[in-house]
Amino acid sequence: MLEHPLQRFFHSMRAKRPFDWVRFQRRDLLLIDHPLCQAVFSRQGAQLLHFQPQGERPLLWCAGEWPALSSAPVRGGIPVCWPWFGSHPNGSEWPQQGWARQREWRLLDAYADESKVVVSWQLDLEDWHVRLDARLGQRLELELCSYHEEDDDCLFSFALQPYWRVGALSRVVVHGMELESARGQRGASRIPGTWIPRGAVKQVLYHPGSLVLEDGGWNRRLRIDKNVSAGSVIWHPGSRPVEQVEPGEAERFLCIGAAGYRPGGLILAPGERMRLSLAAGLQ
Ligand SMILES: O=P(O)(O)OC[C@H]1O[C@H](O)[C@H](O)[C@@H](O)[C@@H]1O
Repeated sequence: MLEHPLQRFFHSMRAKRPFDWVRFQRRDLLLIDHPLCQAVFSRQGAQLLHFQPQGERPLLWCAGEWPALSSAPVRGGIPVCWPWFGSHPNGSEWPQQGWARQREWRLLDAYADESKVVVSWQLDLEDWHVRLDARLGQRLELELCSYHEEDDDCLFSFALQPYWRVGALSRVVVHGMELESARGQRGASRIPGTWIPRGAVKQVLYHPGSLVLEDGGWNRRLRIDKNVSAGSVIWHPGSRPVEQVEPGEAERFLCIGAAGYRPGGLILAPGERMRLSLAAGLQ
């Protein structure tokens, strides 16, 4: 059995290296096959759906069956939530997590050399603009940059919310949470804080450091970095049924990402650039 549904393209790979396109389940997919990693982006949402460093198991989880409606977001990989994260502050009829996941992005650039693959995507929606720069090798690095050309300040938030593939959620421990619980306290660094996911979780934490996802099932440690001003978004549905997650599949992922977010939204001034970065690699 495949450990990721998109590995199929590399098992039968006749593809041109390092880049090739395929049409799959009504989406355009950019396949990346490089000596350091294999990866798949969807043009819809500029979503990195698969990433596998050479010699390792996949880092990302992705649903196997995608929605028939091609504008509906695929669950898995690293969704880009933009220009709002979660529910829209003013109205529930707006799509959860913003427009970016539904839209077709423009590929600006894709090139590779010995040490990396670089892919850049852009989405322009009237006066709003967002760019995603990805650098892939043994680890992955993503940066989002957004600005708008409205006349006034606007409410804004964005996030990169990865579904990390794990051997078994019941054997996961997350390290680094102590930085949050201990913020502002003396002797904070001595608190041996770890967090064991149990049940549903939905939280944004603010802390300057990295988190480490220790996966006892696959016996590996994933270090997750973000820019200092970002929050760490942590999400799992627990036993609640969720679209595109087959029974038992929720045991195979945990979402830990980066969010430029504050309750009520951030303020983005006209022309101001706001950046969000996320990097991850096995230790
Ligand atoms: O189901 P989705 O729109 O992909 O969102 C998945 C989850 O993402 C976020 O972390 C939100 O805080 C949750 O409320 C949401 O359920």
